[in-house]
Amino acid sequence: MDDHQQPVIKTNGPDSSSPSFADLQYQSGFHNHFSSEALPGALPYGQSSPLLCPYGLYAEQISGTSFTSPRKLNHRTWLYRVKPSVTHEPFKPLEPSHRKLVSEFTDSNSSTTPTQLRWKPVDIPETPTDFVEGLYTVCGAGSSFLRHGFAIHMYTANKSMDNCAFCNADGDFLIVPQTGRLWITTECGKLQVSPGEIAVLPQGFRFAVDLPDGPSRGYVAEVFGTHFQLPDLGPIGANGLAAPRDFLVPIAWFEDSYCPGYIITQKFGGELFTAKQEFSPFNVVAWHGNYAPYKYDLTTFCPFNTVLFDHGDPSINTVLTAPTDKPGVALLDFVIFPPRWLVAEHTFRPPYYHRNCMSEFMGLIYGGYEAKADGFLPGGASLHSCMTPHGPDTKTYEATIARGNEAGPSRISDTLAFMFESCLIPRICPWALESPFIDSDYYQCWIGLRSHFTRDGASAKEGDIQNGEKED
Ligand SMILES: O=C(O)Cc1cc(O)ccc1O
Ligand SMILES: [Fe+2]
Repeated sequence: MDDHQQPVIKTNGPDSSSPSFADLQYQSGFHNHFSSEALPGALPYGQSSPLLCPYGLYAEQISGTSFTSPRKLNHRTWLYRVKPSVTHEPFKPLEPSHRKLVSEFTDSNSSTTPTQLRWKPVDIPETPTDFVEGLYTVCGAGSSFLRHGFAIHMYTANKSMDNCAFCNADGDFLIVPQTGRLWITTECGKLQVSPGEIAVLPQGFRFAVDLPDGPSRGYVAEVFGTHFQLPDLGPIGANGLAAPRDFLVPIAWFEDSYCPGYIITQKFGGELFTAKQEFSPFNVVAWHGNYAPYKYDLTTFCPFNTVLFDHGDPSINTVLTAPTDKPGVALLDFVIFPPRWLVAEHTFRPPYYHRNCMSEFMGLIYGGYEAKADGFLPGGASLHSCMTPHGPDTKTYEATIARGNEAGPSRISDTLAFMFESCLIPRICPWALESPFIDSDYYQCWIGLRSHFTRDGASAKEGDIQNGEKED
């Protein structure tokens, strides 16, 4: 993690009339101490909280960790804004009838099953639905109130947020768009996030999502009580996997506009509250600090893999990890399965059959997944909870064996799958279990796996697999 002061203050002229997301500039680095100003001299010099700030701005701090967190874990940012965030009417609960968000998983709002679960991609809604309206929780564990847990949400949306912003008081969002770009305006500036990229919106930041391509669908992992970090690299050394410089943070951008009836929707304990104000919350003219939204392009990930034999554990492809207090035990790992070469000799190359004390939620951004010949589709999802057996489907197993030991190097191309993996056991929301998109035949993909056991120890022959016969 870089921990140095950015020597250069990044500037961006205000352009409220035509914010161009396509040619945005960013600051680079992971959890760096960034500085950015949209007007020259807007950032106070030499102190964070002067009696009078440049341009008559208000100074406001956002703390992402306790004041007394150790320095290397301490995250906070100073925002210099036209009006402070507090200038709004009281929060009122939003009608709960249509809400499908959960942040404290109990037996009254979710249930548990060890069964392998899979969902087909959910249709984009026909009625106008923005990012917040289209967000629903699939599963999770723990509690935002107790600052320990996670939630996995998915969204389908077809319209930009209008005269409103969202703020999540419960945890950090890691957003994985699967289709349709997101133009995310945040208090720190703007992010363009395309499918194949991810964005992290840390707890407490206000943001609004525009959909330049119309329909969008994607996945969101939320963590309570901790933040995403880069994984340690151990024996890999100083380079590889996600590089700190490929994490991109916005530069300051503001609008100083009168917006009657502007709504801030705050997620607090999984419930939504709204408050009215008369101005845009994107009124931060300058900011400095190490607590900020960021994005990351998954194609910049440098994968490592087996170069001789056997199948490495998927942790080798960890992009970001939200830790627990136990070393090596993640509250939530974000792992990807990117395009890469497979070269292992005399090795079963697809994922092995396994049971894991961690729980695995998977999604697919594009292409196919190496362990499933059919049924796991872009925009779909699967959940294999703690100790639930899973692995390649019958077709994948048979095709792999039929290819045999002579398989040379092969490139897995045009695919991007990912996994959210947690040490906590997820409870599943009723609407996800009862969804018309659930694949109730999922178990069938393994039912055809036949015994190839031969008492004399002879290995299966290609013909056995292809014609369905077995020699005894
Ligand atoms: O279950 C899965 O498909 C994810 C996964 C991939 C892999 O290569 C090894 C283990 C694992 O859980
Ligand atoms: Fe797995």
